[in-house]
Amino acid sequence: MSQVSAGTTPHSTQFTHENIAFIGAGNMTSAIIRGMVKAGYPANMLMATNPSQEKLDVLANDLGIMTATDNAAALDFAETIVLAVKPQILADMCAALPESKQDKSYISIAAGVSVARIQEMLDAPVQVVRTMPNTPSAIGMGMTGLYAQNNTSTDLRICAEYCLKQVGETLWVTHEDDINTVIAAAGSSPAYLFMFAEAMQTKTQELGLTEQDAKLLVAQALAGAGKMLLENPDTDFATLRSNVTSKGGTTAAAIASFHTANLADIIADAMQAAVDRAREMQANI
Ligand SMILES: NC(=O)C1=CN([C@@H]2O[C@H](COP(=O)(O)OP(=O)(O)OC[C@H]3O[C@@H](n4cnc5c(N)ncnc54)[C@H](OP(=O)(O)O)[C@@H]3O)[C@@H](O)[C@H]2O)C=CC1
Ligand SMILES: O=C(O)[C@@H]1CCC=N1
Repeated sequence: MSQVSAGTTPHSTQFTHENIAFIGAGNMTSAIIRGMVKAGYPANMLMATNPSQEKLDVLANDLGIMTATDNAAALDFAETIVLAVKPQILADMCAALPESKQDKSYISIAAGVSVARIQEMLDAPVQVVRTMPNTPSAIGMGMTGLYAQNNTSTDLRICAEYCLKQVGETLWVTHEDDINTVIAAAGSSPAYLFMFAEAMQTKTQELGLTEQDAKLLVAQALAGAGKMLLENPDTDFATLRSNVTSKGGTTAAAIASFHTANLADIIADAMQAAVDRAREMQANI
């Protein structure tokens, strides 16, 4: 056991390394485990289970973590289990776990599955921290929302926060429904920006530049703008926009076009659709 600092956390500054097992070795598990190992988490204290061997081999070869195709091995290995399969298969996966599942603590990354529903799936009032990470976690730029019921242990809260802090920023929310807002604002939102990027790339190419040049222009502009948002926390987003917008200039013309198309309403509707879908999943899964 080694003691490490968990950085700034509302709960504690200390986290003691423990065995942690991830069930489901897909994109998000890979991102989180890579971040943890890179930050110094002992690889032999991490396990991933997955039905197909290929993804496990990549993680084992790259990182030296423990792997298994049988989810029961996760329960033998760790007291803390990360639920990282698709929401639609979570119930069947939990049902197939051995009885020791009722004695474990859980960190869920599944969208649209409530703490109460996870407890129902595991057939016991287990401790659960519900989280919502995003894919930029893969490059250490993730944003994760976390929620736990009041009776959740400090140890589990610290563990969940520690794991997710290795791949980016974390934010605790007070109400479980706020996790659905996190989905709309941060979990799903990288896809909105990739869509924006796709549209910009297409138009740049229509205007005559090559695909390679268009991708560079758009990616660097979006990355630079993102970095400015982060590096100017005391500046309103609107001010950053207005700093680009010369009176009567080119940006003003583009912004006016966005206003005419009601871009803000389009974005609000899309975010509401994500929240509505999360709530719908929560009601049906
Ligand atoms: N992608 C994203 O941006 C985000 C996703 N999430 C949540 O993360 C979770 C995982 O998503 P993501 O990583 O993208 O999905 P992936 O499809 O990449 O990963 C899911 C993994 O689960 C494996 N799996 C399937 N059945 C089982 C089983 N019975 N036991 C163990 N593993 C199984 C799959 O294996 P195989 O492919 O071999 O069948 C796959 O590797 C989801 O619940 C999602 O809601 C949360 C935030 C963001
Ligand atoms: O689309 C989804 O359901 C998941 C949750 C957030 C991002 N991807």
